[in-house]
Amino acid sequence: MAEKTARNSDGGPHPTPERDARVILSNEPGSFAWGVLANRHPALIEQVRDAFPYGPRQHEALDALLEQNNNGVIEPLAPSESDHEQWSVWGREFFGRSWFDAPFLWSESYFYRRLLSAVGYFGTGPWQGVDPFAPFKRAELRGTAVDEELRALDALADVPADERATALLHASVWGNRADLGFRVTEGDVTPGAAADDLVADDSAQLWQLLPAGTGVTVAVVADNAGRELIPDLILIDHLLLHRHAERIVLHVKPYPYYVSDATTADVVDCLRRLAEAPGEAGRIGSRLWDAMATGRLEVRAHPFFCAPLPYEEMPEDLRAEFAAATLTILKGDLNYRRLVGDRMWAETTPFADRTAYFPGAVAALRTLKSDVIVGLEQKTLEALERSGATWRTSGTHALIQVRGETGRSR
Ligand SMILES: O=P(O)(O)OC[C@H]1O[C@](O)(CO)[C@@H](O)[C@@H]1O
Repeated sequence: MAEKTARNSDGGPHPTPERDARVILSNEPGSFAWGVLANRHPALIEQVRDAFPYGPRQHEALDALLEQNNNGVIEPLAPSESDHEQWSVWGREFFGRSWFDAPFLWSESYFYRRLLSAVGYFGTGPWQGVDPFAPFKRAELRGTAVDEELRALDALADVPADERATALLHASVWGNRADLGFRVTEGDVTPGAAADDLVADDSAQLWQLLPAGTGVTVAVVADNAGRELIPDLILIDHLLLHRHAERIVLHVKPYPYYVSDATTADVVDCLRRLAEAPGEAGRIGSRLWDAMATGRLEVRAHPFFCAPLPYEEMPEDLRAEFAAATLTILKGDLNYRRLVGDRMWAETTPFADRTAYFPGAVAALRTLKSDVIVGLEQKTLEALERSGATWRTSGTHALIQVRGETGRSR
């Protein structure tokens, strides 16, 4: 069924004003969030089931999760799970309710946590640590599309540094379209689109925050592995090579999440893919490999990256990490939802206001794949609405939004 933009509870076409922006739930049939739970989650369970020779225990657990997602209520984790206590706190208000009645951000996050339990990822048996999404990630990384994208770097090697910087920034933004969770129901989408499809573009401000030769630290909060992480790593190499940053901390997920989200194992696979490639891609790969060895590039996997919470509720240690960076770059749709809050904000709500709590300067690089959006100019919003396109959720549009240390007026 076609997914449409979620509407206000009164059925009106526009989101509510900021003062009472409602939390996105999944209980409105036909809404985008409803479609994710009703269509995407069941399809994903079947894809995972078919991708491994699981035994009866996993099949039964997947059946139970499917039934609960579709018709049942949210149940707590088994007391034997090591994070049972943590999720009891996070889920206190939601256990016993339909998955569709919990906040969309919470129920999606918990779905992935439960899927990992179902396949024995956290157990003590032979399936411990086996990433249920690995076959999909691996197939994408080995695909010919990646070969072509890597070959295209040869043509970029000799262009002036500022043009190269823009091209690499855009590749990182549009790389976010290559998201395997999104493809479960949306089909294949090829990254790479026109600058016209950027609904907001603060890239000039991003580069102003990172002048060459300043020796600063940048935090990059990764999103998907494979065709998104490769351009992210290439951008990271550019930042290090041209000394827009002296050190980069790449934050990844501590365990498999939202299908293709990057873990440390995915970083290793992508670095290897780059390092083994011919030409410029191979040179980038070996520079990054060296940067890992010297600590100029460091990977972290904080547990909060798999929490069902907005960044406004981040723990102190992560807050201190971001505060110490000159700029934190957040990749992707889910990070955006967590950054600004998963609510139906008025679209012209200033990005600087929604991110004022964030410790230090922050940039969001995202293709639009869910209803949340802030920071649009009124005229941009009107043009998008006039176009009749499903611009909020189809991944055809993207944004680069930046808030400097002191915030901005827009
Ligand atoms: O990989 P990304 O860009 O974070 O996108 C994940 C998005 O996919 C969805 O799970 C469904 O589109 C969204 O809910 C989520 O925001």
